[in-house]
This record gives sequence, C-alpha cells and structure tokens, in this order.
Amino acid sequence: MISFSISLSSVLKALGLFVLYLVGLAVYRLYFHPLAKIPGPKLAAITTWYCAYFDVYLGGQYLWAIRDMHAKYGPVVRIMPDVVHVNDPGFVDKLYTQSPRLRRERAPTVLKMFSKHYSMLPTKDHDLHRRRRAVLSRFFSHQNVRRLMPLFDETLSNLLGRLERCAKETDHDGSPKPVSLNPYFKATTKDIIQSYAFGGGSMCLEMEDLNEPFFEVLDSGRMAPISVHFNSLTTAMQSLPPAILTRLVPSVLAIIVFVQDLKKDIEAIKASADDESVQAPERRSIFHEVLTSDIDASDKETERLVDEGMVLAIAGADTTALSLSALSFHVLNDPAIFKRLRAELDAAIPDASQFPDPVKLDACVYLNALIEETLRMYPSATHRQDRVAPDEDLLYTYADGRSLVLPKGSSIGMTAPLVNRSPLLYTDPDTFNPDRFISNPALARRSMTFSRGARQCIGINLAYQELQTFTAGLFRKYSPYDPSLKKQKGPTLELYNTTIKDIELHADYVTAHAYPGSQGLQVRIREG
Ligand code: HEM
Repeated sequence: MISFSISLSSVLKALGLFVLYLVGLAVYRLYFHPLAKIPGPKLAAITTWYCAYFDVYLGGQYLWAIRDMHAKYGPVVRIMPDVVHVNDPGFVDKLYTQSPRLRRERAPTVLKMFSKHYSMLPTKDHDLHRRRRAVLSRFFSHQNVRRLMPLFDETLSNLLGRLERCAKETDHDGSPKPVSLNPYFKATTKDIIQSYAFGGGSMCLEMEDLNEPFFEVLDSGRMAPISVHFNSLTTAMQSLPPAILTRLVPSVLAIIVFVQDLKKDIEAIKASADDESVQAPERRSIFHEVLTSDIDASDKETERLVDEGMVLAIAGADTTALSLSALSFHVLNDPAIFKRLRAELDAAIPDASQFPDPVKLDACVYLNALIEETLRMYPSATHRQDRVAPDEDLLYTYADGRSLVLPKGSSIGMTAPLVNRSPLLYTDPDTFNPDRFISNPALARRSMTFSRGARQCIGINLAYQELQTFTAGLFRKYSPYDPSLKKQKGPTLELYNTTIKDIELHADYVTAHAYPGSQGLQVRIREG
C-alpha cells in the first residue's frame, strides 16, 4: 500500500515536472525565442502540433490555414515555433537569391521528409549542394534537352497509340469507355525521365497497367507531412528489410524493383567505363555525368547515385503530368481556348502526321502563354519552399516602411500556390487568362512554380519541353467533342464527369492533390 502511494506520488511529480517543462517551453517560444516578434497565431508559435493537425489529421490543409493567417497578420507570419512564412513576391529575390556567395541551406522541415538520403535535393549544406548540382546541370540544359527530340517524338507516338487503344473500348451502350488521362500523362513523363536521365529501362507506356503501382507508392507523397512530424516512425519503416516492408505494404515492391534496376544500371556503367559505345551521347545517362566528373569519390558510390536517380524519377514524373492534366482541362472546357491553340498548331505543324518541331513551338505565342498560365494557376509542387540563411539576418520591409528582422538560422519559406496568385503581381489572379503573359511576357520570370535561386528546379527545361511537345501533339490531333454535330470532323476528346474541382488544388502533399475521391481529368476518346 505504502509502495503504491510512493510510486503514485513519483508519477505525479514526474507529470508535474513535465507540465512545468511544457509551460516553460511555451513561455520561451512566445516571449524569448528569436522569432518571438514575428506575428502569427500563438498556438502555431508554441507547438508544431498546430501544423500537424492541419497537415496530418486534416490532410495537407496547412496551406489554407497559412493563407488565412496572412489575411489576418500580414505578409510575414510565424507558422511553426521555428518557421516563418512570407507571402510577398517582392521578397522572393532576397530569400531565393541568385548570388552563389549568399548561402541558402535546406531547412529541417524539408530534410525531415528524407531519411538517410544523399541526393542533391535534401543536401543541407550550401556548398556541397552546389557541387552536386553543378555535375548534373549541364545534362539538363536547354541545349541538351533539344538534342534528344527523337525520344520526345517516340514517347508522343506511344502516348497517342495508347489513347487510340482506349478509343476502341466501349461501354454497353456503344459509347467509348471513359478513361482518366492522369495515369497516361504520368506514364509519359516517367518514360521521358527514365530514358533521358537513365539511358533506358522499362517503359510505362508499354506496360498494361501503365506502371500504376509505382505511382501509387509515390502518391504516398501523402507520407511527406507524416515524415515531417513523426520522422522517427518513417525512418524506422524505411530501415525495415525489403521482405518485411513488402509484406506490410505490398505496393512498395514496384519501388524496390525500380531501385534494384537502377543499382544494376549503375554497376554496369561502372564496369564498362572504357567501353566507347556506352559513352555515345544518346546512351549517356546522369550516372555517366557523375562518374566522369571530378566530384569526391564518396559521391560516386552506388547508394548515393541510386538516391539521385530516385529523386529525378519522383520529381520529374508526377509534377509535369499534373500540369498536362490542368492544361488539357482548360483546352477541352473552353472552345475559345481550343480555337486559338489549334489555329497556331495547324500553322506550326501543317501535316498532322508529322512530329512537332520544337523551334516552331517556341514561336507559338498562345501555346506558350497557355503553358505559363497553367503553371501559374496550378503549380504542381505545392509545398513550402523553406530555406535557411545561415550567415545573415534577412530584413523584411512592409509597404508602410516598417521593417522586421528575420534572424539568421531561421527557416523561412514561401509557397507557389499563394505567391502565384498574389494581387501585387497579377490582375484578377484567380482568373485563368493566358493573355496576361502575352501582354507582359516578363511575368513568367516572377513565377514560383519551379522555385528560384540556387535550388530552383533542375528539370525546368525538360518540363517546358514536355509541356510544349505533348500539348502540341495531343491538340494537333484531337478536338473537343461537339455534341451538336452528327459526325465529328476528326478525332475528339469529350470531358467526362470532370469539373474545375477535379483540377483545383485541395490538399498540399508536396505535390498538388484534388479533393479526395477525384478521378482527375476523365475523357471519352473517339478516333473519328
Ligand atoms: C511542371 C513540372 C515541375 C515542377 C512544377 C517542379 C517544381 C520544382 C520545385 C518547386 C523545386 C524546388 C523545391 C524546393 O526547393 O523546395 C524543384 C526541384 C527539383 N526538381 Fe522539379 N519540377 C518539375 C519538373 C521536374 C522535372 C521534369 C525534373 C527532372 C529532371 C525535376 C527535378 C527536380 C530536382 C532534381 C529538384 C531538386 C533541385 C535542387 O535541389 O537543386 N523537376 N522542382
């Protein structure tokens, strides 16, 4: 009895101490923390559970809570105890500076999404990141992307071939079965990055299931917020032996096979370093670039190269595919948009059986404005692009001249879905209006869709080329279905059960997600 009361009192004591610690921590964070002067909700300043509630429990919703905080507290808000968010396009150049001398590190919020991972993306250190990135940037240059147009032509042809097959599948009433185009676009962009960066491998457009299990696992990008808040849990999961992991989550097998193939490729390239046929430009992969560079030997280890490959495959597939879906929706939903686009494509590709010429597509003013407006309104990477300036305080100046010091070492971020709709940059920011980029082409340089500065998307040239080529290929061939005609004038796409809600951003899981249960962009395909 006595021992029970003693242990109860020690439990109470421990509990009391813990509560005291929490109160002390809350007081410190509210009044003595370096970010104590930054406006924002008190709960967000006290605990990361506030963010976790929106991002994990409600599912990718903190973005909207942050939007509301800005409406209440102004352009600079404290969104977590250690994190500030800025919503002002005028601050972009300061935070995402172009100057290589001003160090910008990856913030812990992003690093926590990755555990034991050595690609350039989650490289914290500014200088190591620069070295790793420099090895690959040449590979992703505009010039290099243009060299591989035959790959784009072949992939476009595979995509159109798969869509033709869909058109043959009919419902019981004889009308073509509706298909979601998202998996087709993902397969297309993954095939491009697979061939372009890795020099070959299994092609999704040749697989019956379009490699959907691979993308399903990636869609556990939903896991990203969980990793941020419960990092040890996801690290423990990833440390499990593959056999156990696949038992727990069978779809992970698709990723394991992908990683094993990458390892084999890298080992083969290492073994054939002197074989000149493997060094031919069209067979060169990112792994050749890294292995023949003068980067440290430790950076050439197979494990790290696999990580680099994984990030490219993940970052390069879903993002561009989402943009293709959003753009296609607007073209199919608005006859005026289609008419202007088609007139330009007919002139640029007079013979519909020819592949689009990229130089001619560059001159298609409306096509390129359409792409810009899609990227602005529907940025497919929706996360907070947090950075740390380790050496300098950043000064934010309000419109009325007041200023606020954002102390060095803090995590500071901006978010494309918010900045890209800033009324300070765009008139009627919520209206889809490609013409704004025709009347003011310089606007394209203000977009946050691919981020800015030293850690801007390395695949930007590849993404633009994919958007140009596949939009042109698709809409040079297909027109929107016209129900008023007895006989259509050629191949058509008819929107099916798809509204703007299937395209609009509902949740930020690093990439954009529509409302739960949305099937994305669905169409009925008719070949004539
Ligand atoms: C519309 C398509 C795309 C969008 C919207 C997009 C967006 C972004 C954004 C916003 C970042 C910066 C992330 C941050 O700093 O937090 C980024 C980085 C990156 N992207 Fe993309 N991306 C796209 C396509 C691609 C493609 C096709 C590739 C394939 C090569 C790619 C590879 C990467 C890589 C490797 C990084 C990390 C760069 C670094 O850390 O230096 N992305 N992307």
